[in-house]
Amino acid sequence: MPSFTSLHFTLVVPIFLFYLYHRFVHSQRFKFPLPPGPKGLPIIGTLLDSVLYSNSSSTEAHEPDWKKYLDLGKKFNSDVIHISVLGDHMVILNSANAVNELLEKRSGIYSDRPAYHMLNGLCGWDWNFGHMRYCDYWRLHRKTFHQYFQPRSLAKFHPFQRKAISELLDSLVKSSKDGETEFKGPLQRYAGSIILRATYGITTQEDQEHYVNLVNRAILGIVYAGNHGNFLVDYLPLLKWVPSWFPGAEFKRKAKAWTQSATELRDEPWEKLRTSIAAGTALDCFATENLEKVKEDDKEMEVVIKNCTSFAYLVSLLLSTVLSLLHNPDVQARAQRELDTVVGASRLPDFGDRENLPYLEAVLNEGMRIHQSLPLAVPHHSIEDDVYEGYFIPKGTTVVANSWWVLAILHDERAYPDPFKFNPERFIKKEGEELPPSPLLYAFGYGRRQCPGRPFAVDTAWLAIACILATFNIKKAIDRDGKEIEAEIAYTEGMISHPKEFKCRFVRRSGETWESTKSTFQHVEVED
Ligand code: HEM
Repeated sequence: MPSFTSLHFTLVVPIFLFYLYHRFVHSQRFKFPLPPGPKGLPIIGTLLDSVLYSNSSSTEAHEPDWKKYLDLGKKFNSDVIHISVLGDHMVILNSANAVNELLEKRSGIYSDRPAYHMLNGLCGWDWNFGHMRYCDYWRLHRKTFHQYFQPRSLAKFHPFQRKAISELLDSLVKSSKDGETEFKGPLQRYAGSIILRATYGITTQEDQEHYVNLVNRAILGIVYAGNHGNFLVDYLPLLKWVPSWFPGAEFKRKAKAWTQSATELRDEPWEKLRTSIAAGTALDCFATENLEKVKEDDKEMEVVIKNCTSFAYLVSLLLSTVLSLLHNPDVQARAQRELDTVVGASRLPDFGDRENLPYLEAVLNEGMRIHQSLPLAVPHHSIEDDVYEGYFIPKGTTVVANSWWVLAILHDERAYPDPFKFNPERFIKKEGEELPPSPLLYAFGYGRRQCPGRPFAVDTAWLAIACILATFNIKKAIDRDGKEIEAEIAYTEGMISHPKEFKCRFVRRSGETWESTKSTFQHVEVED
C-alpha cells in the first residue's frame, strides 16, 4: 500500500504542476502585458499620486479627473491606461474605439459595477440600482424601470411635461428683476417636478421644492464619492471600521452626513406615496402602476420598485445649454427664426413640432456634446479576464470611460473645425456629407448599463429649450451701473458636473403675445 508521502507525489504534485503549467503557459495574464500606465511603488502602486491627490476630494479645486486621465494617455501614448493601487486595477478608456470595443461590443464582460466601498458601503447609496452589481437582482430593476420609461411610452408624460413648462416660463418671467433672472431654481424645479410626478405622482409646489432640495443635498455623496478611488476606503475596505472620531477619518464624518440625505431621499417620497395610496388620492405613476401588479405580500418586489424611483442629472444639461446660448446670440436668433416659421408666435412649440425643427434639434445635440454632465460616465467593472489590443485586462478591473474626451475626439479638428465652439450647424445634414456621430451615443453611458432614462430625459430637455427660445432672449445680466456682467464658461468637478454659478437675463421676446402663448399649455388636462 503506498504511503501518504508517495501518494502525495503521485497525485498531488502532478496536479499542482498541471495547475502551474496552465496558469503560466495558458493564462493570458502571462502572455500579455497590462496596458501602459504609471508604475508607482511596489504593493501600493500609484497610491501616493492618485489617492492622496483626489482625496482632497471633496471640495478643493484641482485638475479634473478627465484631464488628468487624458494627460496620462498622452504621456504613455495609449488610449487605454492602467492604474494600479494596492492591487486594485483601474483601466481608463480615452477613445471612442476602446469604449465601443469594450463597453459596447463586450458588454457581457464589462457591465458590472465596482464594490463602491465609499458610495454604497458608507454613504448609503446601495439601494440605487445604478450602483448595483451586474446580477439577476439588477436585471429585475432594469426590466421594471424600462417597462415604464421605454420610448414608446413617452406620450403618457407629455401632459405633465407641458404643465411644468408652463410653470417654468411663468416663474422665469416673474423672477426677472434688477438686471438678472433667477433661473437655476426654476430650471431645477422644472426637471425635478417632472421626475417626481412620473415616479411618485407628487405634484404640489411645496413638495416639489422640498424634494428638489433633498436631491441637491443627497447628490453630494455621488458627486464626490462616485468616481472610483476618490477615497482611500475604495482600495482599503477595512478602513470602513475606523471610528469617525479617529484622526484623519473625515471620510466617515462626510459619509454619515451623505447617508442621512440618501436615506431620506429613498424613504421620504415613498412614505408620502404610501400615505396617498392609503387615502385613495395617489395619482397614476411608475410606483402605483408597478405596485398594482405585485401581490400584497411580495416584499421583495416592493423594494425593487422603491429602488427604481430615481433622481436624475437633467438640470446639468439645461444649465450648460443656457450658458452656451448666452454666449451665442446668433444661435439663439437662428433657432428663433426656425421656431417662428414652423410654430408661429401664437402658441408654444409642442412635441409634434419636433421633427420640423432640425436646427433646434442640432442645438440640443450640441448642448450634449459641448459639456457632459457625467464626464467620466459611471464606472463599469469586468467579470472576466480579457485581452484588448494586446493588453491584458484582469477580471475585477474598474473600467472608466473618459466620456468628456471621447466626445472631444469625435469632434476633432479634421471632422469638426473649431471643436470647442458651440456650433449646432455641425449637426445639420449637408448634401454629400456624413453627419458626425450623435452625442446621444456617448453622453448617456454605455452597453447594458446605458442610461434607461435617456428618451424621457431628452424629451424633457427638448421641450424646455424649445419653449425658452420661443419665449425669451437669453442675455447677459446687467449690474447696478448698467454694465453687462460676463458669464464665465467654467464647470464644477466631481462625478456630476454642471456650470459654475453664472448670471444672465431671460428677456421676453414679445410682450403682447406672452399672455396668449402662455395659455397654450395651461388649460391642458392634467391629473393633479
Ligand atoms: C441629461 C440627463 C441624463 C444624463 C446625461 C444621464 C446619464 C447617465 C449615465 C452616463 C449613466 C451611466 C451609464 C453607464 O454606466 O454606462 C446613467 C445611468 C442611469 N440613468 Fe441616466 N442620465 C440622464 C437622465 C436620466 C433620467 C431622467 C433618468 C430617470 C428617469 C435616468 C435614470 C438612470 C438610471 C436608472 C441609470 C442606471 C442604469 C444602470 O445602472 O443600469 N437618467 N445615466
